[in-house]
Amino acid sequence: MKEFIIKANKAVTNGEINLKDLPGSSGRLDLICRCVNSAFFLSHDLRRDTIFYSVNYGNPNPPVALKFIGDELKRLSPDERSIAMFIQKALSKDASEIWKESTSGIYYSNHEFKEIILEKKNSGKKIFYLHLNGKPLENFDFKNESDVVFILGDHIGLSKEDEEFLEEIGAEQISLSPLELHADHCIILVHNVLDRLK
Ligand SMILES: C[S@@+](CC[C@H](N)C(=O)[O-])C[C@H]1O[C@@H](n2cnc3c(N)ncnc32)[C@H](O)[C@@H]1O
Repeated sequence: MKEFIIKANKAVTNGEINLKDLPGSSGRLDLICRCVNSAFFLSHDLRRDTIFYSVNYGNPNPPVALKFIGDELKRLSPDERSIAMFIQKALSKDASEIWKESTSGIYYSNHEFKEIILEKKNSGKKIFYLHLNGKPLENFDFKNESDVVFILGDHIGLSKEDEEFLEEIGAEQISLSPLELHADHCIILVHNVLDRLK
């Protein structure tokens, strides 16, 4: 299983989303929609072995965590607007401690970013933090890793406190390129490396 967890610092946390203004009033929800696209969509198929989380910290009710489970997704199309409409449905409901399903394969809760990561760590999963200045990807061998979790920042990136937390729990930093990339492109690059091991 491959999991991606992104902290969406400004992404909206209720259903009042202007679908014509995902980058502006929705707090860069466009970026999250593109990450969902990169996490799951193949040509005429979906990646069933992938889970994607966006933990939204924008107004008015942060945090709201969204979980997309590849094996359960139905009716989702690859375009940003369609993905945003499914996100809007999930964000229109009241998030609580318990993960609830909004539409097939899309869940919501009020779990914190760090809480979700810690839960993965405690269940024995290997955590990697994608960072421009990490160790080059070529230094890692994923052949024997069946359950991997990749942490990403959004356009703002992670705070110092988040980075210290990741260091404390032993997350290794991986650099995918000497250039700073968009988060959705990072997801594609990670998938490509893991696809080649199959
Ligand atoms: C647009 S970048 C973030 C830029 C932000 N200003 C910062 O300083 O973190 C979005 C995310 O993509 C990932 N990323 C970008 N370039 C990367 C690279 N070359 N290697 C690994 N991860 C990268 C990081 O997780 C980053 O937080």
